[in-house]
Amino acid sequence: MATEGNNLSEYDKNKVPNAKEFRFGIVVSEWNENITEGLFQGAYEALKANGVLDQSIWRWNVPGSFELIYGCKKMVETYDMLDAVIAIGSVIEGETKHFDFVCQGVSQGIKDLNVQQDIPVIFCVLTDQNMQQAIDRSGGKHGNKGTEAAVAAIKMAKLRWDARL
Ligand SMILES: Nc1c(NC[C@H](O)[C@H](O)[C@H](O)CO)[nH]c(=O)[nH]c1=O
Ligand SMILES: CC(=O)[C@@H](O)COP(=O)(O)O
Repeated sequence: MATEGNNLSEYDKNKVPNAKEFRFGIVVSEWNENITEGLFQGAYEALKANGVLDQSIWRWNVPGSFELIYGCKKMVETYDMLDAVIAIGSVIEGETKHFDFVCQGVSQGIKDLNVQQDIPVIFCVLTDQNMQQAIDRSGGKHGNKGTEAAVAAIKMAKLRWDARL
């Protein structure tokens, strides 16, 4: 299993540019908020640890992961100075196929935003079979995917900045 044996919170700080000049949006789903709040904390702390200022981070909440698509689209349209956006959600499998449709819809929708808009949108959506898997990946034994997403956001913001000329 990809995460097994790795820790989502571990990264080489020497390979992460200082992000003091960058501005980030974070859109957080309220479904499974015990998980998404942990992901948010991981992302927020990693952004700060790499130089991002408090006043350079904007947060919006949406009801569920499916609404991350519209929430991220609208945030990019509203704040034209953002360098990257992080979409945070936790989808946990239930009894029906709804899990499959939500996961597929959100992943495709976030992918579409990366194609249609010019701001990187980072996919920080856990898609777990049960709550324990989600706990393990939002600050538990496998680390915090929010940390991983923040590092990705910084690196993509730098890539976009370097490619601007
Ligand atoms: N079951 C989960 C959902 N379901 C709700 C959808 O995301 C969406 O809000 C609804 O279908 C209305 O459009 N959302 C999650 O984020 N996580 C789940 O486990
Ligand atoms: C991902 C979902 O929407 C899922 O948690 C809903 O649960 P169920 O499939 O039992 O209705």
